[in-house]
This record gives sequence, structure tokens and C-alpha cells, in this order.
Amino acid sequence: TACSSKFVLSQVHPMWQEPLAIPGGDRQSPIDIVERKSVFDSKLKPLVTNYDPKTCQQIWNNGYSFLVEYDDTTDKSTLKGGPLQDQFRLCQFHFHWGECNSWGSEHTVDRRLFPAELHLVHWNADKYNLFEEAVVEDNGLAVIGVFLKIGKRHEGLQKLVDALPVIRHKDSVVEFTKFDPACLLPPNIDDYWTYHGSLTTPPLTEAVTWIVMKQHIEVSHDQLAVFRSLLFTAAEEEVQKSMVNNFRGTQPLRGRTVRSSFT
Ligand SMILES: NS(=O)(=O)N=C1NCCCN1
Ligand SMILES: [Zn+2]
Repeated sequence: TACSSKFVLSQVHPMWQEPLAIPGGDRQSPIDIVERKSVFDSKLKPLVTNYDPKTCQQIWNNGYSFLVEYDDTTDKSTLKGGPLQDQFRLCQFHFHWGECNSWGSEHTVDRRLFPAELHLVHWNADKYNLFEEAVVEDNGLAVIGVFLKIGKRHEGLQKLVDALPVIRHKDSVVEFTKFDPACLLPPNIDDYWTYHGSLTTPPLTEAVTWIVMKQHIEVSHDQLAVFRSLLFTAAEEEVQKSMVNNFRGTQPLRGRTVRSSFT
């Protein structure tokens, strides 16, 4: 199959139709992070996350990925520091993955692909009142990206994996509480790359300060296989399509500099 050989990724059909015109279009995401071209910035501070598991509300299948949503009506689960000037609120996290372990991540590092990528999505609560307002502002959003590799079972992830069969179809939702997203971060969150880019799924707006962790996390083969049991399609649709390859291809760097918090 495509997965066994060193398959040319271009044969994989991205899951959504790329729009013809993109707003601005010179700071799109994801990108290939070329390690030796990233510029160390000693002024980058450590990232400060302060997540309250009590703000975890639900998990649902939106037809692109599955997402865990948090109550972002107060400053309970926040992100600050790193490259950020303001305090951001966590609104949701989700993943992107492939049909097999050869690909699936959105960002690449020196063209290296990972089997999956976690995105923790935050919006600038010092400047805006709602995610929907922040999503069109160039300093509106901050997304933490974490690469996943196949290895030992991730105990913290299992609670989430166990909920997936209940939300197999698009638009299904189930209550999901007391989940601490910090358990999905790698041990060392001080080493990251950061650059200005966009959302990688619609509305693709160029509002994101990306913070991509250098350290990956490990999940088991079986845990990632459950991600692939999800469906893009709603229950009533005749033809069911498995939710795989829900990643966007890398976009032109267009002269941007990727900074690193480490040498
Ligand atoms: N993959 S991504 O860049 O996080 N894209 C998103 N689009 C809609 C809102 C949340 N995130
Ligand atoms: Zn994403």
C-alpha cells in the first residue's frame, strides 16, 4: 500500500479543497522548519501555561478533526510568555494525522514528517473579547504545536482515546471533563520554534503566532489507530469516509524568519 513504500506524499489527497485566493497569502501555515536557518533569539522567554482541567467541557467531531473544547469565558486556562506580549486563553485542542505512521503532521522539520501533530489553540484575551474577534487580527491567536511519534503508550491520552468511539461521526459530541491538556505537552517546553503564520484549516486567517515544540511526545501505535477509526462523514451519509490525512501541505515561507528559543 501507499504506507509501506517510501510513498510520494503528493499522491495523498488533502482532505479539503485549497481555496484559490487566500487573504494576504504571504504568511500561511504550516511550513517546513529548516533548523539551520532558524535564528536563536535570546529575548524569547519561557512559555507559561496555566491550564485548569475544570474548564474542560466537551469533545466533538467537527468533520475536520476531533476537538476538546474549554470554557474560555474567564481567564482560567491561559498561556503567556514565550514570544507573546499578551495573555491568551485556551479555547480548544485538536490533532492532525495520516492514514499511516509515515506522515500526518502539518509542520515538518528539515522535511521530516511525523505521524501526527497536536494543536492547542489560544486567543488574545488582553486585546479581544471573543475568539471570533481575535481570529481576524494579526496578533489574535497563539497555537502550540506538538509532534507525536509512535512509541510507548501515553497514559494521559488514553482518556481521550476512550471517548473517540462515541463521536465517530461528524457533528457528534459528548461531555468531556477534568482533562488537563498540560499532560500532552513534552517535558521541556522551553525549546521551541516560533513564527508568524495562519490557521491551517478554514478560515486560514493570518492571525497566528505559532509556537512549535522541539520535543515530541510519544503515543502507542494502537492509540493512534483509534484516531483513524473516526469518520469525516455524518451518520446519515451513505458513503462513510475515514478521518485520515486531515493535514494541510506546507506553504511558502515568503521571506519569514523562524526564531528558536534554544541554540
Ligand atoms: N489547525 S489550526 O491552525 O489550529 N486551524 C484552526 N482553524 C479553525 C479554528 C481553530 N484552528
Ligand atoms: Zn490544527
